[in-house]
Amino acid sequence: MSEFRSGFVAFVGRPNAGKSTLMNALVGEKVAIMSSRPQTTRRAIRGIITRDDSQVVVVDTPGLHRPRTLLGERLNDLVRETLAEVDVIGFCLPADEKVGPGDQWIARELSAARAPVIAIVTKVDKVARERVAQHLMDVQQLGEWAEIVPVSSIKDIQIDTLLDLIVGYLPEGPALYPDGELTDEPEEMRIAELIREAALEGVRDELPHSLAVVIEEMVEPDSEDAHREVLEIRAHVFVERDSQKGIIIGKGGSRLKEVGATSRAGIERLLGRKVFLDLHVKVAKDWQRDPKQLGRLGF
Ligand SMILES: Nc1nc2c(ncn2[C@@H]2O[C@H](COP(=O)(O)OP(=O)(O)OP(=O)(O)O)[C@@H](O)[C@H]2O)c(=O)[nH]1
Repeated sequence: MSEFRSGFVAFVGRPNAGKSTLMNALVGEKVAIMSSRPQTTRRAIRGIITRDDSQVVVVDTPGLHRPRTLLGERLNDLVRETLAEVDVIGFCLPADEKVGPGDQWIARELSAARAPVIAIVTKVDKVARERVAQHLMDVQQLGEWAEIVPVSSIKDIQIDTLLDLIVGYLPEGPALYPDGELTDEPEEMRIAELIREAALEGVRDELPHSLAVVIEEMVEPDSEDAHREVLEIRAHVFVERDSQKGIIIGKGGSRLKEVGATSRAGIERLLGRKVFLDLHVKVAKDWQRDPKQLGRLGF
């Protein structure tokens, strides 16, 4: 029998390449935020897949893209740091979009990577066979890849094959995390993501990137008052402009109420207990460009 293997894999690709969806297909639980809008994933999020022969720790990185704002530069630093630490890199290239300058830029970045790179052609269910074949050839021209594999995360095509390939490139070694642990993402961050996702629901066109959520405090009930068992969470939703504040809050606060109800339900599911959620919407002007604000918001 071959030795147990374990290690880290990270997925890169331009925004909207299907990284989050792929990670969820591999890990089998929703840990990253998904959206049809680019750049919603701002954190390295890990999911853990434990099999009889291996343990794969999945690190979901933000969309690697050419920096335009300070936030962009920080994201790219984060991506480079992440890539230097992993055993395998998966480069996602969506089959329904032509290989473009963005992909070429990422390919150049990856040529310096120590880890083997698996080129993953995503979303193959969206296009005809001939298009997939053409895309595979274009991807082959793009750089030196350890493997090229076409997949569909939504139709579950070749996801297991991809996992086998990833495992093949991991070093021999024992499991890195206890079995059954799906993510080591700090709870607070996952709570903030649930709120962010609820706040963006239905208004992504109006405020695609200009939203950040900070958990101000989480207050346990007094021990004397323990029968309440309700965890109080206070969170700030930051937007860039007054007009955006209005969008989040809605007429007479109606939308904010919905955002609160939706995210509270998600948080209660996550924590398995009752939660009181207090949301405040605040304007932090141009937070994407201001280093001080970025630090405060956890970037
Ligand atoms: N049909 C189809 N759609 C997919 C597939 N994978 C992802 N998508 C869709 O493509 C869009 C983007 O997918 P994400 O997983 O959010 O992409 P991402 O690379 O994580 O995006 P960023 O967070 O912006 O970097 C979503 O609307 C997904 O539903 C797939 O295999 N098939």
